[in-house]
Amino acid sequence: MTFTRAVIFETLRLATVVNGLMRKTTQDVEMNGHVIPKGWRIYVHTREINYDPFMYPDPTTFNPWRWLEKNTESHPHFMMFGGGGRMCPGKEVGTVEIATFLHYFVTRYRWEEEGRNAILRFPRVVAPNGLHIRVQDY
Ligand code: HEM
Repeated sequence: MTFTRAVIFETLRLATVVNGLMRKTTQDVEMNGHVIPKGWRIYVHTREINYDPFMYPDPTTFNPWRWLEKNTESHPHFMMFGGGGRMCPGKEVGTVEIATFLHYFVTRYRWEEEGRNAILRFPRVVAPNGLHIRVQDY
């Protein structure tokens, strides 16, 4: 499960399933010499964090092993599920659901791409016309 978990997080990072988070300041906030006034809406663009080469070296490479090397998941820049008091309460159940699907999909089926599927990589990874695959069981 440890490696499957790393695959899920790396996919969430690279595909940028969650593009960003919304917050609103409840008081003036000083940050790096700038003041964000009370009542301002803030968009935390998590895609930029996910692709930051200082946090994720060689950021456009799919590398699940990066999650095993150091405890990246517990770092404050890990925002795939948000952060703070409003962090996603479904993080663990969602991860287990995906892991269960992946386990059965990989161990019981094989698949191949049907035709040429268009894949967009910006602002997030998406197949605008769907991803067509032919699935067969072993
Ligand atoms: C891979 C799967 C999932 C991802 C990537 C995800 C991601 C997120 C993110 C980014 C937020 C916003 C957190 C913030 O503002 O700091 C959120 C909120 C939330 N998520 Fe998820 N989520 C996932 C699965 C689930 C599941 C399975 C459930 C329920 C069973 C769930 C329930 C919620 C709820 C109720 C909130 C609102 C929390 C609040 O505002 O206090 N999520 N999720």
